[in-house]
Amino acid sequence: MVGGGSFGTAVAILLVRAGLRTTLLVRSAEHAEELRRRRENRRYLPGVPLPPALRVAALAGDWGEPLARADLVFLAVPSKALPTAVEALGQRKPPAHAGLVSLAKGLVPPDGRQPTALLADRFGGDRIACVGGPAHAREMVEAGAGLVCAAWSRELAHAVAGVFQAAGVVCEVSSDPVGVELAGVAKNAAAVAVGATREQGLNAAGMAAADIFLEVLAFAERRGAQARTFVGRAGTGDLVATALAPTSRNRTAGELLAQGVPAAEIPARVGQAVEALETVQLLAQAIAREGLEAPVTSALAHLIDGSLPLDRWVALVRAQQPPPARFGRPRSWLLRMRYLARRLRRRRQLADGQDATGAAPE
Ligand SMILES: NC(=O)C1=CN([C@@H]2O[C@H](COP(=O)(O)OP(=O)(O)OC[C@H]3O[C@@H](n4cnc5c(N)ncnc54)[C@H](OP(=O)(O)O)[C@@H]3O)[C@@H](O)[C@H]2O)C=CC1
Ligand SMILES: O=C(CO)COP(=O)(O)O
Repeated sequence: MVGGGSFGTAVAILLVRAGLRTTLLVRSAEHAEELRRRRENRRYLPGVPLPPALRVAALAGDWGEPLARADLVFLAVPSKALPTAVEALGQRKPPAHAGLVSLAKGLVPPDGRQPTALLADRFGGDRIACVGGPAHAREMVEAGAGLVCAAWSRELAHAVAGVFQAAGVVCEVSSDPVGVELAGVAKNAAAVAVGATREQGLNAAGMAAADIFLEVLAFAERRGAQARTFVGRAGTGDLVATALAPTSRNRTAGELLAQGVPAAEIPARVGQAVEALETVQLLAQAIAREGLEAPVTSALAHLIDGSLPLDRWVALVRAQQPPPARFGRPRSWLLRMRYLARRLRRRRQLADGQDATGAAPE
């Protein structure tokens, strides 16, 4: 497990519970030493004992030996730290059979790539997976979570999900890594929007969250994602869990923005990764490059960078009028055949003097 924050520590505990020999790699030698001595990650997951079998090492030190024997490598660092972590991993050459699993819910600077795309380019797509879904670290180790593991390889997706299931945590298997990752990105953006808007009105907060989801979904579909993923646990499930959580870093960041705290000061106040603060800018730029309209995501980026005042953000959210539905003949072959059959039946009924329900008119 690369990354000794709240989520890396929590997932490492689950891996031990699943019976895997696990090493938690934290950034500094001092942090590694402290975790070994206290058997608790006081900074990121206080009060949760580290299982005796969990080994701890420093990323700055020698981890060639545990890596050489690894079947799975999990990455639990914030997205902006992924290029450094991936570089360190690449230099140490993970075994060719090892699966690499990203746990991040953000986009990678400078161009907003998805973490799985970064990993796939470096190590090959067949060995890459990602995990999403509602999974607050503490609740996950104490009571469970709704994980979703996605990969291009069926075997890898099942293998990773099987590990979590063996640890007693449900984990859905998905073939849509692009969708799972972007649903996590959408929910973090929506959580910031909800936090920034809730004091101004809950209807507006709901409108902002829904519009961001639709804008990111349109972008995700361009990249091949499935809409179902956004409706499931990785999307709306995680959004509800995050928007309601008193501990959510992203929603808290939105609340602080609404109080006038500049984005640059928020990470220090929150004390942990706030993915959406950087990711929303990258997301808005990536959507624009794709030639898609995303007025609410783009306005959120401006709210975060301080160029859009809160009252104008709320006014913009409240004024959004979604485009009307298209009424027309169904396009798919099967639906079209059904449509024509229905019309034919109706014509015959009318010719026979019956109404559409089959009953003869009075
Ligand atoms: N916490 C949660 O409930 C969940 C989090 N996630 C996702 O997991 C990812 C990690 O978040 P989380 O664990 O919560 O974040 P935290 O802020 O709790 O921890 C971040 C960790 O990453 C380390 N880190 C930062 N930069 C680097 C780097 N360049 N190299 C190595 N390590 C680095 C930090 O080390 P240091 O202490 O030395 O700074 C710290 O251990 C995020 O994408 C988040 O969205 C997903 C689901 C749930
Ligand atoms: O992703 C999470 C729960 O699923 C955690 O959300 P926050 O990063 O907002 O705390």
